[in-house]
Amino acid sequence: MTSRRDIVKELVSKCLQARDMAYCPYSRFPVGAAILTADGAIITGCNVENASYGLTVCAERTAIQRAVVEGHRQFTAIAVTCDIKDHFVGPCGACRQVLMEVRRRFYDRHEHYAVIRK
Ligand SMILES: O=c1ccn([C@H]2C[C@H](O)[C@@H](CO)O2)c(=O)[nH]1
Ligand SMILES: [Zn+2]
Repeated sequence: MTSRRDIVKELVSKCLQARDMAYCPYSRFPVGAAILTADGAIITGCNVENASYGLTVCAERTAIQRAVVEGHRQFTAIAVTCDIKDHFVGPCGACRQVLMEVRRRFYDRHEHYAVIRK
């Protein structure tokens, strides 16, 4: 059986890989996100910017949108990474709003909602 620790390691590792895929020529601030679904899948996202900055989609929302397309609606954890060594990155207001909509597992079940530094 895979331990909780191994699952978190895998989540962080995939989150970092996703961060490397960020399209962020305007901010040069790559962000990665990895969501653990209730059935154990990991779905990742990165920020995808646009010259019209308001059209930029954050890593967290990219991951949630991908997950939904792939049939996942129940999530147990999320990891988020940026490349600032000494600071945590927290989801922006738009992402928090979207995360609230899928909050059942994150909050009601007292599962993890993690913002990590790596
Ligand atoms: O939690 C966060 C914070 C910021 N960004 C992105 C949006 C934008 O592309 C860049 C700078 O804000 O970082 C994310 O993807 N997630
Ligand atoms: Zn955001």
